[in-house]
This record gives sequence, structure tokens and C-alpha cells, in this order.
Amino acid sequence: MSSPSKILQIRVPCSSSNIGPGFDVLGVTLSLYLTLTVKILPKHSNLPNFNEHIVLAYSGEGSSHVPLSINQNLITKTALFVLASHNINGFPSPMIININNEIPFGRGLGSSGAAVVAGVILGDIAGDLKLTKDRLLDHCLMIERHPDNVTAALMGGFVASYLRELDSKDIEAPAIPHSETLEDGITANEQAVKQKELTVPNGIGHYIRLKWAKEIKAITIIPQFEVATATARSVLPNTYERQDVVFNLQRLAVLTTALSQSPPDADLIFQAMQDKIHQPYRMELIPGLSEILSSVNPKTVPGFLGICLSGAGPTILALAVNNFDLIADRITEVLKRKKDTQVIVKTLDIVDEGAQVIELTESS
Ligand SMILES: Nc1ncnc2c1ncn2[C@@H]1O[C@H](COP(=O)(O)OP(=O)(O)OP(=O)(O)O)[C@@H](O)[C@H]1O
Ligand SMILES: N[C@@H](CCO)C(=O)O
Repeated sequence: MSSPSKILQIRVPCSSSNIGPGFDVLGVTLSLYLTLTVKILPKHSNLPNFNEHIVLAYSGEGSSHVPLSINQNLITKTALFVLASHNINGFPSPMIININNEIPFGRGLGSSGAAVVAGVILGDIAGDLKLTKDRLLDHCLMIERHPDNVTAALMGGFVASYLRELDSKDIEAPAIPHSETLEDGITANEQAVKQKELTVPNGIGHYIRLKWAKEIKAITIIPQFEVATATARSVLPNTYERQDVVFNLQRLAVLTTALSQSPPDADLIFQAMQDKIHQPYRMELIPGLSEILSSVNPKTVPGFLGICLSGAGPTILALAVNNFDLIADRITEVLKRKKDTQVIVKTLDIVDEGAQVIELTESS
């Protein structure tokens, strides 16, 4: 008797991180999703592609260039890493995985974070590991070393997080697929077989969910060009002046509470969303960023609260309680003047739910 096949859906929201001063600290989940529909087949099933026992189909954002080989795709590569770290060599059962992605790549909306979270959950399900949410987070944080996007995508809502300091031997194992340098030749699976053991430390990530005032919406102004996170991190300095660090710490502490208050205090939020740690250095990658960030002001546009680079950019995140179209038009106009690019505007809700697994059907 074969075991019945199972159909599950893994749904992970996109996220905007930093929110100005909270570089590598703050993340908030927004209403665009990466969805995997996973059919786990009985072990002896024949699949249409007889050479592989995993069939990957992909639609939506990134579909023209995302790799569909399981050793190269960030989602399946992450799942293989999770399995390998539990001494499971490869996917134990045949699967048909349909991926639908609404999150644009390389725009600062946490596409890689969502892919890593989806991959960790896929590995957990495929290996029947039953990992706790905190343990899922540990695995995510081995792959994406800044916690802001993955923690928000997994836990949902407005989240602040930090990483425990780890020994370099724990984080430098060559078997770890880093989300920003996917080109590495050896697969997690091959490496794990060589290493035999690959242990993911416990309790890497620590987080707290913060309150977000329900009337505050996120306007995302998404230019149609990509900035890879690795590039946007490579332009940052290794050391900072004390006054710049203090500037951000002061604003970060105020911002976390300011965004929870109803009605929101626009002047307080606008000032508290200023940053001196990452945005000034990323101006060379996003033409006109300085002008864009000063193109709207709560004194001239009622309902507008604040503006920043979303994640590593190039998307601009504007927070507001109304006048969404007017705010988006102002920012788009400056952006287009500075660079000849198409721009897509989406006004998104803040979503409370992080990654979810939904069991769809079960058939023999
Ligand atoms: N759904 C997906 N499936 C497979 N790979 C993905 C998926 N989403 C993202 N990736 C990989 O992640 C890369 C984008 O990651 P990157 O960190 O540069 O940008 P981002 O995550 O969109 O932005 P940010 O981290 O600033 O929010 C893509 O080029 C692709 O290699
Ligand atoms: N905090 C990260 C987010 C990008 O994923 C950065 O700004 O580089």
C-alpha cells in the first residue's frame, strides 16, 4: 500500500526592512505573496520528468530568469540545506512544486527573505522534521545573515530583531547557501554529504513584535530596475562616526513607538524615519535618492507620515494615512526625472500573519 499524496500551500508575505534608521533591525510584512503549492507524492510515483523526482514550475515575478534546477533555485537549495542539516540527503519523496511569486526580485521588498523562509518550511515539511518556529528562524538566519526580512516574513507584522553573536566556525561552513551569493558551485547537499554533519546553532535570532497603528498604509513606489542586496551592502562603510550612530539610535527608539500611536504624529514620524547609516551611501545606486526623500513633507501633504528606502532599494516606501495617489505621484515624478525608468506603484496593507502552511487536500 502506498502512502496517500498530500497537497499543501506555503504562503509567505513580502517585507520592507530598515524603515529608515532601523538598518538590519526593523521589518514589516506587506500584502504581496510568494506562494508554493506542494504536492507530495507517494514514494513509488512516476513523474512526467522521469529523470528528476522533484518537478518545479514557476509563474509570476522572476519567472523569465529564475533557475528551476533544484540545486540552484534559492527555495529548493534552502530546503536541501535544512534536510542536510538533519542528515537527510536530498528530498525523501517525489514532489510537484508550483511556485507563484508576486514579489519583484532585487527591489527591496524582501524577495530573497521570502524565498529563504519558504525554502526552510519546504525542507521542514519534506523531511517531516516538525521544527518549531524559532528553530525555523535559526535555519533562515544561517542563510540570510541580516534578520530583518526573514524574521518579519516568518513571524508577520512589524518586527524588531537581533542576532546572537556566533563563533565564526558556525557561520562559515561552506555548506551554507548564502542568499546573496547563490552562484557558489557546490550544493548544500553535496557539501553535507562530504561533511557528514552540519549543525545549526540554537537561538540565533531574537525578536519582538511591535504594534503598528492600523490606519498607517505602505505606499511602495517600485522602479523597474534591480539593485542586488549584495551590491547595496558593498557600498556601505565598515566604520561610522559616533554622531551618525547616535543619530540613528535616537530615531530608531522613537520610531518604534511613534508608529504604534493612533492618530499618528506625522512630524514625529517624519523626523524619526531619517537615517545616516545606509541611505546616504546608497545614493550612488539610486539616482536622485536625496531629492526623492525630500520630495514630500507632512507640512505640505496632509496624511503623509514619512519616507525611506525600502530594504536595500530601489523601492521607495512612503507611509501615509491618506492622499496615497498624490504622494505616489510626487515621488514618481522626481524618480522619473532622475532616471528614465518605468515605475509601478502599489499601496499595500500591513499584514499581521507571517508565513503560513495550509493543508489543501489529501487523496489516495
Ligand atoms: N521566489 C524566488 N525564487 C527563487 N529565487 C529567488 C526568489 N526570490 C528571490 N530570489 C533570489 O534572490 C535574489 C534577490 O535577492 P536580493 O537580496 O538581491 O533582493 P531582495 O530580497 O528582493 O531585496 P531586499 O533584500 O533589499 O529586500 C534574486 O535575484 C533571486 O536570485
Ligand atoms: N537590512 C538589509 C535589508 C536588505 O535585505 C539592508 O538594508 O541591506
